[in-house]
Amino acid sequence: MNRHILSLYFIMGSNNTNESPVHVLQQAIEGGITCFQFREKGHGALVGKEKQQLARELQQVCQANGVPFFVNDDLKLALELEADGIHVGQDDIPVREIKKLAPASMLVGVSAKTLEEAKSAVEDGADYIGTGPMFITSTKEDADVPVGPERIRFLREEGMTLPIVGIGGIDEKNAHHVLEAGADGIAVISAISMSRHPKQATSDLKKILMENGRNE
Ligand SMILES: Cc1ncc(COP(=O)(O)OP(=O)(O)O)c(N)n1
Ligand SMILES: Cc1ncsc1CCOP(=O)(O)O
Ligand SMILES: [Mg+2]
Repeated sequence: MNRHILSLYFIMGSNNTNESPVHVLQQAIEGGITCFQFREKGHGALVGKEKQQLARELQQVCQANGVPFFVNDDLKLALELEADGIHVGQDDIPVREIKKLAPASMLVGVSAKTLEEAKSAVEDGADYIGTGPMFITSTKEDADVPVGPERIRFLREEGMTLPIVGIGGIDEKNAHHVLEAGADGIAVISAISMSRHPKQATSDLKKILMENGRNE
């Protein structure tokens, strides 16, 4: 996997925006996101056919623009849609199980905040890790206490070479700390999805990536 696809990683579900998710995703793509994760969970989240339908619509927008489409948590949905990737956490379906059931081409990301979890991710064949929360976030209902960009610096110092995406409370003001600590990319929800101008918000983040040498 080319780690540059992770540099501006946008995540969204229907309850992360007051606008049409399709419109927000289109704007984010115009602004320059490099990949997208469909994360339909939390208060008021769609389920069943409605969830699947929205996933399909968002996937089509991604496909039309050459943006990799990831599914959060839901392996069944990822397989049905032949998604480009799936992201799971420590309490979700294990990476090893996914590797048995999914096509080899499906990228697998896993949340890892300790060195042990990161090493397991490598052993299990994960393509990247998501580390966070970097900062305080109100988007994830069950978010842990922030670990800060220092955690990414620590993982790098300990020799972790797997691509790392920082997540949680990242915005245009603090994104540079995450990149300076050694992240390949930043994963954001509200900084784009709740912005009044999602395209501009994305361009602003893109500029910070460029300033920090993540310009491919
Ligand atoms: C890129 C990325 N990193 C981390 C997460 C968080 O996953 P998880 O810990 O399973 O929490 P939920 O998102 O499922 O609530 C993520 N989704 N994406
Ligand atoms: C899914 C997730 N995992 C850790 S923090 C978080 C929420 C990120 O949302 P935001 O970018 O709005 O803080
Ligand atoms: Mg999860």
